[in-house]
Amino acid sequence: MTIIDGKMLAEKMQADLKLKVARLQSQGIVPGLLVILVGEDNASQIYVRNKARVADKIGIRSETLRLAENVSEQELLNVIEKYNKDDNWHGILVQLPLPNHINEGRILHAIDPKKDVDGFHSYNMGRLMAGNPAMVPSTPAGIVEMLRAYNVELSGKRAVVVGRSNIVGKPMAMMLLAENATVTIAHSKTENLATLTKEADVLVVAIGRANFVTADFIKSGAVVIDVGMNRDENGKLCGDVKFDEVSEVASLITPVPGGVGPMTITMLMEQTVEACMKSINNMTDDRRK
Ligand SMILES: Nc1nc(=O)c2c([nH]1)NC[C@@H]1CN(c3ccc(C(=O)N[C@@H](CCC(=O)O)C(=O)O)cc3)C=[N+]21
Repeated sequence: MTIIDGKMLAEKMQADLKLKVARLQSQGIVPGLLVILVGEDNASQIYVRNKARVADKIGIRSETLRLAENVSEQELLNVIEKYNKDDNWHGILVQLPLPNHINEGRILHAIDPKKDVDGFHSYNMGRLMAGNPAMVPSTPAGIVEMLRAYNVELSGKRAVVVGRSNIVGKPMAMMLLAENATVTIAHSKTENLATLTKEADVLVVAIGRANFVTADFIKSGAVVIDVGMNRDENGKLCGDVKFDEVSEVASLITPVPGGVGPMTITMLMEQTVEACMKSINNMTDDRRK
């Protein structure tokens, strides 16, 4: 069994990105990522701080706009509109979850799809589904990168994705399909879940329940990707997969922490740089017109 080192892979990609950003900077261009955080959610604070730290390391200019928990939907929309128009910001990310009084869909759709580095706008989800992806959700994109880095064969293989969220499960299924895997999406209503997951050559778990997936869910030699980010009864960070026993059966497995998480942040940075480069090309195109 091999542990997939997401942290190391993320650091390698960050070093490559840093070079790319340095080249842009020598032309006087600095990629900018604006993160909007509403309220005081503890986990969100940590994630947002991590994003800012990685952006800094790569040379991406980032700013975290902190809005009060009780900010109105309209105020938030106004803020997004302002940054949509501001060419200095190439990526805009609204940290989820949002407070209940704010309609998440309305907010995500207010972000200019060109600046939607999360890939959550329906336009970008549609592009992914159409097989012509533009901005894509960073968690599944990071997973595809990991599978590629570890030479995991996907074509013709049986992939099972547990979880059907718009931000992980659904886009993950589309990306695996694009790699010619035979994809099944399972979820909380799935009957005989373990029987199904036992058929998976590649199993992606994103259900948000600590240590839910045990060894009896796993086909011998399977590749297991754990998207979970939970706290166990001792407050320790843990995934959706019971690592100790599943790692005995799997051929490749991601740890938590140090697996999917660092790749998620890195892909976000990559898409910010990508958005920046596209915006320059568009400007040059406009001038040519
Ligand atoms: N608009 C939006 N975009 C997101 O991408 C987004 C979001 N909202 N809301 C919350 C989730 C969660 N998420 C994580 C990213 C990195 C780690 C990460 O780096 N985890 C480290 C451990 C971090 C720790 O020690 O707490 C690891 O797995 O090694 C975790 C979680 C992004 N999310």
